Amino acid sequence: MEPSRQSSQGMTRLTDNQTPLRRATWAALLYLVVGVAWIAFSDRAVEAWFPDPETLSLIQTWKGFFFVLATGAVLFVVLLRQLVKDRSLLTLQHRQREALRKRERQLQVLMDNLPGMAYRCRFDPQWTMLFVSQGCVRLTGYQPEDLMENRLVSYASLINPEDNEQMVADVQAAVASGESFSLEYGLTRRDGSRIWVWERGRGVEEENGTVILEGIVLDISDRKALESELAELATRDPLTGLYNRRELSRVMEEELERARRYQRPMALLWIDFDHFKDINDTYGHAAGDSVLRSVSRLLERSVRSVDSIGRFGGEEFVIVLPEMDLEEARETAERLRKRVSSSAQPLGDGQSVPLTISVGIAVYPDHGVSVPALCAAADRAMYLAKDRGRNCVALAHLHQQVRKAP
Ligand SMILES: Nc1nc2c(ncn2[C@@H]2O[C@H](COP(=O)(O)OP(=O)(O)OP(=O)(O)O)[C@@H](O)[C@H]2O)c(=O)[nH]1
Repeated sequence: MEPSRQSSQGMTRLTDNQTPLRRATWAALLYLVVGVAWIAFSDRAVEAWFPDPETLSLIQTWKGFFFVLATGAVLFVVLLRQLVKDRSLLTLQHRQREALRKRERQLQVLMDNLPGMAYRCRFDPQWTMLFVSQGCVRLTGYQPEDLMENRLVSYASLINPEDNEQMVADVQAAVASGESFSLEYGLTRRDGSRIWVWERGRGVEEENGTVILEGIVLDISDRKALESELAELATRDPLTGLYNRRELSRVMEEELERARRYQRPMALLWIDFDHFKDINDTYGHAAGDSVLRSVSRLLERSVRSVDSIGRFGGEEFVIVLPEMDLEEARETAERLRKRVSSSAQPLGDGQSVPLTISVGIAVYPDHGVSVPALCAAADRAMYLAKDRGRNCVALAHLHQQVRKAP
């Protein structure tokens, strides 16, 4: 298939080049034949028709004029046709060039005003840029010439190394299936600041078979910040910054699953402030908030990094202690109780008040094997501590199954 197409293309080119020469040759030959025929036959004809030498000479002269006039008219028509054709071709070319220039200008304006950077790059380890739009300056801090052909830096060196491997895999898959790709990754700008970008592109096959990537890169740092802010809002208690009830419940399920899988213990501490209402009533709600914040920080500082702490509501806090048995949990709870009772809590106006806490303890699997059962057991234990006079630690009762066991 391919060679025959090539040869037919070659023939077309050959025919195109030969046409003007052939046409000119044909025209010259025709002129020659007509001229010779005219000279040969017209002379004989007029000699036969006008035997008188004087008339013959006059006719010969007019015949010469007629020939010049006729050939001049033909030449005029042919030249006029050709010139008109050339002129309309030139006008067409001019119009096409203008349209092309206009489109280039429009494209340039579009490129320069894109919210990000348009690019054309090789699919190689450097992501070698062949073209980048002016938006490159806003996005990366580099001039387009700095990035093109890796003159100053390669685009790959700006990409967060942890993201690069996934990016290559995603682009490879998209190119193989002929689809466009979307990527999100971190980028380091020229001034060292880090931004998040979103890229959408597509692989384009060149005439020589190599794949070139074309697309656009946008700065999505604001969106990312908003997303993490929203995630923070969805998982954190706004007053204390601790996990909220929903997030801590999720953490509890996760930790309980891990405890079950590895057959390890897990403890829950249920903490409630003692006579907190008195603080609110005496010093005001804002002072109560200040105490809530200060005790939260104290509790946070007093547990391990693997432990999770959340505010379950009001002045109730829950701490998840993975891999902690009953005895260790009791020691931790005692330590927390003592810390809170031994330090005065600031009210936010320079004053401070003493505060105590009551703590209930429930341990997996002794006091329950599900999150609701453990929570209920720890909550009941906390009320037991309240009943015992507050500022103390109480253990949950052994759960039904354990109690029934011989
Ligand atoms: N300042 C402040 N107070 C809160 C907040 N949430 C709940 N409270 C208050 O916490 C108090 C809880 O009071 P109670 O349930 O009677 O308990 P208590 O006074 O601590 O008494 P015991 O728990 O029995 O020792 C109420 O006065 C609530 O208004 C909060 O976000 N900020």
